[in-house]
Amino acid sequence: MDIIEKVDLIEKPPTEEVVTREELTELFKTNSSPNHYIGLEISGFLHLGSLISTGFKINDFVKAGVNCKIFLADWHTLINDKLGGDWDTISKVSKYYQDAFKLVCPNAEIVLGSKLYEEKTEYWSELVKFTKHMSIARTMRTLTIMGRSEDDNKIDVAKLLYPAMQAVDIHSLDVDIAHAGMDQRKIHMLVREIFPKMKWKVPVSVHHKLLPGLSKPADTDNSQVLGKMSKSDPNSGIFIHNTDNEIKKKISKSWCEEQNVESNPVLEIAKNVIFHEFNEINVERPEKYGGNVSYSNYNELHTDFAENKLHPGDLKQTVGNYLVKVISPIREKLNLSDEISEAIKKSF
Ligand SMILES: N[C@@H](Cc1ccc(O)cc1)C(=O)O
Repeated sequence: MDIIEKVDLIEKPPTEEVVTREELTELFKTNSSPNHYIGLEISGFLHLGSLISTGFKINDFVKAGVNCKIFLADWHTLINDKLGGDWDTISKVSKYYQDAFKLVCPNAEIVLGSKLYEEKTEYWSELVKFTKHMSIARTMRTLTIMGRSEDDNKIDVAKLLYPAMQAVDIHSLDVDIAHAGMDQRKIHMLVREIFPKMKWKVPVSVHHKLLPGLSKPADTDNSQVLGKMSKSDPNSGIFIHNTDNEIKKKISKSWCEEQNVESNPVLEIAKNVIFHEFNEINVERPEKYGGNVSYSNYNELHTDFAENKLHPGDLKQTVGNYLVKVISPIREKLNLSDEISEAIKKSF
């Protein structure tokens, strides 16, 4: 694969931005197996976004020859009060996360935060040096990376350490490509500002689209904004443990208005998940509704939907069927024990 093909592969959906494409191209010119990392908290049930869409993107990096690491941020989970802030529960659920990512991304390495901090004795001194460059005000504005806002009244001192720790993780893991969802871009922008001052290597950052929730969007200032697929709200998303019927039913009940291509979770799933895995998708429908039709790329499907040549009912049925093909082989190999399931539910 030549460098342009590698960069194109990394840029394809669900990627939303690469900061910058030029830097990524330069990186590949000097290093054919750069180090990638993506980090995540160990919190709720894994879903179509957190495991599958993220995992597929990681696999694009692997195909481009990149050395991929999945960083399970157990300490960040505790700091952010997830899973009741209980270390035993976090350790248990982290096993489930490890099994899941091994299945979807067999060629990526999984690293636990606690392991990194045990092994890298200089982490602590680097963290202190890094925080000398961070004002309290800037730290507060960066709390969105842990899903919190400045006026959250549960901010303790540990939470103020979280953003700096996330930045120092990048340095400690010798990362060339920092990968995350769009909700994490603030910390990567901060890294771009502060790392040069510390003479630390500045990574390229790659941000992917977060899959939206399946429900009707809230109307904000007349523009419809779809919510996030949430780990805690069972109806907002598709979970890996959902049965084939549950998957189809959730898609059939999703928000999907005729011709609406602006805010449409079913189209987003088609674009970011289904077309990522299939080169062609076939819609089966009776002759009287136009007969069967196949699409060999997302744009064709998008255009037909916008022009009302594809009805929401047919789109939903097709996306539901393809999602089952994607999810069921993973669900069948992944064991979500009652113990883990109960531990997660209890923490909501
Ligand atoms: N902030 C990330 C988790 C994370 C933690 C540490 C990292 O180094 C990277 C990512 C999230 O909320 O999903």
